[in-house]
This record gives sequence, C-alpha cells and structure tokens, in this order.
Amino acid sequence: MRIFLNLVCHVYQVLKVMNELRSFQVALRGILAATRSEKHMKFHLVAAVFTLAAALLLKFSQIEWIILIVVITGMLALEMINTALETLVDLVEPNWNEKAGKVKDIAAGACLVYACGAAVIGCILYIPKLLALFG
Ligand SMILES: Nc1ncnc2c1ncn2[C@@H]1O[C@H](COP(=O)(O)OP(=O)(O)OP(=O)(O)O)[C@@H](O)[C@H]1O
Repeated sequence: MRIFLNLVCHVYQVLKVMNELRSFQVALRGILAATRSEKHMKFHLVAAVFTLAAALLLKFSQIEWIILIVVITGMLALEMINTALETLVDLVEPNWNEKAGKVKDIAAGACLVYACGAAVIGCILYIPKLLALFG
C-alpha cells in the first residue's frame, strides 16, 4: 500500500513538472509571437541589448543593475500587454469603432508613459558615468 502511495505521489510530481514546462513553453511562444509581429518589440529588444552592454562596460553597481533590469523587463512586458490588447481588439472588433480605438490609444499611451519614465531613469543612470568617463 505504501509503495503504491509513493508511486502515485511520484506520478503526480512528474505530471506537475510537465504541466509547468508546458506553461513555460506557451509563455515563450507568446514572447516569440510578439517579437515577430511587433516592430516596437524588436526596437525594445535591440535597445535592451545595447543598454545592458553599456551597463557592463560602465561597471554598474548592484543597485544600478537592479533598477536597469526592472525598467527593461517592465518595458518589454508592457509592450507585450499592449500587443495582446491590440490583437484582442482586432479580433473582437475588426471594423472601425470608437471604443475599440480608445482601448488601443490608452494601451499605447501607457507604453509611452513608461517609455518616458525609462528614458529619464536611463539619463540619471548613464549620464554621470559617461561624463566621468569622457569629461
Ligand atoms: N477598430 C478600430 N476602431 C477605431 N480605431 C482604431 C481601430 N483600430 C485601430 N484604430 C486606431 O488606429 C490606431 C493605430 O492602431 P493599430 O492597430 O494600427 O496599432 P499601432 O499603434 O499601429 O500598433 P503597432 O504599430 O504596434 O501595430 C489606434 O491607436 C486607434 O486610434
């Protein structure tokens, strides 16, 4: 009986891991789909690579790395939510509709607000280091 219960427990654990792997695979598929279809997403990914490389060269401190990673991942995640909303709106309302347009405008506005904040944080992080390097 004990062996049987252990076996059931193991099978349950394996199924749980498989389910989590499937969720991970679905999420990766979403990231790839957004990157393939969205020019803004491609731009943010290229910008992320450059800013991370610059941070490495400028020897960012631990707290500066944390701030940079939170800003970069936040921007990418927000851009994907925007893409998901645009796709949903196009699915639900393929024709012109004032409210559909409003949803897209607000989502785009949210991305712009975050991008402005990210640009300001970028200036605060990079300008003093660049001035110290070249100034
Ligand atoms: N079904 C619609 N009804 C009314 N207005 C719409 C509709 N679809 C799009 N729009 C308007 O056109 C704008 C651009 O929409 P679109 O779907 O082309 O997104 P986008 O900003 O070009 O995004 P991306 O370049 O990331 O694909 C929207 O912000 C909205 O103002």
